[in-house]
Amino acid sequence: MEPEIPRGQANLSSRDLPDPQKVREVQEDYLEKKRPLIIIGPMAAGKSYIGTHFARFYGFSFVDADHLIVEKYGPISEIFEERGEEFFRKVEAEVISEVLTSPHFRNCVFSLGGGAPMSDAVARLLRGEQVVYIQVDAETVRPRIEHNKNRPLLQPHPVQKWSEIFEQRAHRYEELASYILDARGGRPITEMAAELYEFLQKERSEEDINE
Ligand SMILES: Nc1ncnc2c1ncn2[C@@H]1O[C@H](COP(=O)(O)OP(=O)(O)OP(=O)(O)O)[C@@H](O)[C@H]1O
Ligand SMILES: O=C(O)C1=C[C@@H](O)[C@@H](O)[C@H](O)C1
Ligand SMILES: [Mg+2]
Repeated sequence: MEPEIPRGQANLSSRDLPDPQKVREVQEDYLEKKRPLIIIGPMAAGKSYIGTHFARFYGFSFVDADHLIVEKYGPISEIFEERGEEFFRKVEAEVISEVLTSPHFRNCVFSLGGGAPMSDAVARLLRGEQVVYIQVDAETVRPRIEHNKNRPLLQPHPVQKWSEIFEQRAHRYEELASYILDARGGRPITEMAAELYEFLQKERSEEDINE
């Protein structure tokens, strides 16, 4: 399926945006610690939506593994069709490894494809990193996927297939998560971004204590 750039800007007023001083604190921490914030979760959970908005609020760059794959190899649906899922998983793991080991991408919010954490090689790269799992349920994603024809793994019954795949993957998402962000019901982005920010601040103070 083609990675989606989230449509529709969230409707924000200046009151919704974070305090600039706090933004600077979080950025300085990131620049110093040089760790990307990694986002995982099932298809259509809102990884790109939450990741792009969070990155914009706090001044980080946003990197999406699916986008990098498309840039290098062309549309995901064509990769699946012409070269198969195994090939896709191989390039997916390569791209993720490149990002996580490159100094160029250190200060970023990095969203992974829904199936990426299932690879043991990718899971090894994620252990010990700051990983946020975007948790949703079938009812939350239903309107986002029910008429979708482009996601190869969800055909021919998107919601049913989503639920089956989710069941196989939920345990891995939970196991890798340093933070679980409840995104059920399509919560407002400002509320979720603020919650993520709290998590980063808490991580930072715990790391400071342990240093
Ligand atoms: N909390 C939310 N409120 C409103 N719309 C949302 C929310 N979360 C996601 N969406 C919308 O749902 C759709 C899917 O979200 P998004 O593309 O971010 O999911 P994803 O997890 O990145 O999926 P993919 O599997 O394609 O990578 C988008 O159109 C997005 O704008
Ligand atoms: O859940 C999955 O396995 C996938 C999710 C998408 O992000 C893409 O990475 C691809 O369509 C496979
Ligand atoms: Mg996405």
